[in-house]
Amino acid sequence: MKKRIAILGSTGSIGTQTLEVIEANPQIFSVSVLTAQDNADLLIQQAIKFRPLEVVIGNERHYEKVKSALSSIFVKVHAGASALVSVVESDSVDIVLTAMVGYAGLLPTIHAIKAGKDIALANKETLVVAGELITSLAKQYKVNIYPVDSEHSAIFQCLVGEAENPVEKIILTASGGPFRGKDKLFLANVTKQQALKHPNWTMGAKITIDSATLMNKGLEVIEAKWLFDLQAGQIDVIVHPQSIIHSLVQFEDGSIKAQMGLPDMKLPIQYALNYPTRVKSDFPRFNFTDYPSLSFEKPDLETFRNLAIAYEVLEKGGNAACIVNAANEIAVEAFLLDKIGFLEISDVIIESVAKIAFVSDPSYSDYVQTNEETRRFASDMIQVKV
Ligand SMILES: NC(=O)C1=CN([C@@H]2O[C@H](COP(=O)(O)OP(=O)(O)OC[C@H]3O[C@@H](n4cnc5c(N)ncnc54)[C@H](OP(=O)(O)O)[C@@H]3O)[C@@H](O)[C@H]2O)C=CC1
Ligand SMILES: CC(=O)[C@@H](O)[C@H](O)COP(=O)(O)O
Ligand SMILES: [Mn+2]
Repeated sequence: MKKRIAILGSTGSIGTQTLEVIEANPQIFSVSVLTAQDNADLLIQQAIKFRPLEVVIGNERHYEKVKSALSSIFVKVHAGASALVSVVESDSVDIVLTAMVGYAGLLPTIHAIKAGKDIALANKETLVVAGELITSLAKQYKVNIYPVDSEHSAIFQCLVGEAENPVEKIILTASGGPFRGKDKLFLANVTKQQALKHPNWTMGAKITIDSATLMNKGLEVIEAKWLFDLQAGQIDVIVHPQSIIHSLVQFEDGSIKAQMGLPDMKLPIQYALNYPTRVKSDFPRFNFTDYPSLSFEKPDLETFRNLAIAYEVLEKGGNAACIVNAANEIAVEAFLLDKIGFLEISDVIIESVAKIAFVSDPSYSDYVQTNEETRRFASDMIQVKV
């Protein structure tokens, strides 16, 4: 039986690479659902090529265009955020790949879990915002969450066969982003064009800026806590500029296992979709002599404050990481619109954590409220600066 996949965010970097994996393996995978937010043209092309049963265009203004373009093929067309939560519940879906960006991933993921669907999780913000809720729902509904994020896929691959062996710690690798080694004086004047030049990966704009501020690594520390049930003190970060070692696990006997390969998201995507079986691929192979030295450095937490903030809110718990996520989303959007400078991204987050009410044991509606309040607060703060 083929695995029937719903791709939430099929028009993005992860979404399009997922379709490449599916196209290369038609005997293993099929597409049931595709969703996009604004890119109606690409969604239409994808639907004509992959023939899903249902598509969702998030922005309702594009509904008529998508509907009429797909009228001659058998595909149901929906629009709006509410349709995202119903399509994931379909009987024709086995696994939901969450490849949309940001807080918008949370509610569809909750619905997918409650409908008993396994999750291939790229949308790290879901676990950052509500890791406790998501992991307890996954246990309750007996669904698996397979990591897509490259570092977490690496950890997951290192843990295979180690169920009896407690983890001493994990080591997440960070590229260091385009501004590795730079000081605050330099960072004060960097442009979005500079920040969008990731040294090793081609990704969507939001995660690329997060990589440049090290917020991405902070979000990944929180994501790892929930995926692998770890304490903050068991999660280290090491800067590894070549992005060849994707992450490492250290066991109680001191042994360290690493997962390596050229930077290519198709491998973790494919591993998550077909776990536990590896799929033969023609992805370019890593050659050791092309990389005579792999190097490692300590992250600079004073200059790149977002990573330090992530550790702080991980210790704090409750809705603190939800506040950080919302403030970061607003601040990154403002940076991309040239409304604030690079260093002000951290200022907006720090101020938001200080001002938004802390809730120690949040429910889903507390997360919704925290997200809304923080977005308002952060937007107002940015407005005053402009
Ligand atoms: N790219 C990568 O290599 C990696 C990404 N990730 C994570 O995967 C997720 C996706 O990243 P990436 O693919 O780079 O992002 P992109 O910006 O490339 O793609 C985002 C996708 O989400 C859709 N989308 C945007 N806003 C909304 C919304 N409000 N509701 C529903 N869908 C929406 C977009 O639709 P449209 O284009 O039609 O507007 C698009 O399909 C992020 O959480 C990221 O952190 C994790 C590891 C690696
Ligand atoms: C591909 C992937 O998983 C990204 O999250 C990547 O890791 C970003 O790189 P850095 O955050 O390490 O710069
Ligand atoms: Mn990653």
